[in-house]
Amino acid sequence: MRRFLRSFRFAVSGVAYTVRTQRNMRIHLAFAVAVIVAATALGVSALEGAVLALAAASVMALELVNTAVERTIDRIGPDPHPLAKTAKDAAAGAVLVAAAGAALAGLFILGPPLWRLLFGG
Ligand SMILES: Nc1ncnc2c1ncn2[C@@H]1O[C@H](COP(=O)(O)OP(=O)(O)OP(=O)(O)O)[C@@H](O)[C@H]1O
Repeated sequence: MRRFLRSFRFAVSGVAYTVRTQRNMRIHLAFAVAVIVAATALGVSALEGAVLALAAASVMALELVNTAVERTIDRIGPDPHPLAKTAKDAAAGAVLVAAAGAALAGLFILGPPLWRLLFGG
């Protein structure tokens, strides 16, 4: 149990570091909070809420991995290298793909009830 708590503390510190240092992570977090508020206010189903939660968590999880890749490359060496560029760009691309999927999920799930709320029908 003590080992589990220790690992949990390290993991939380990784999340805290990423929130503190990565502006994009703070943006993802703000979006996640906005989506939770909107989903609750619009009364989406449990399944829709679960899809939104998974989508938001995936984006933030990949931002954590992106930060890990960036820091690892910087630790290996600050000199410009095509492989370093490929690794960093691919990690950033993973975040982009997840964010695009999350935006689509949000649009499909929150779009119709939001439209009805704003424009009736
Ligand atoms: N060692 C390197 N060799 C070649 N290209 C690099 C290298 N480091 C970074 N780059 C290029 O510069 C871009 C920005 O890298 P950088 O490390 O500044 O990312 P960032 O998202 O600004 O991260 P952070 O500011 O959190 O460190 C990378 O996506 C990559 O295209």
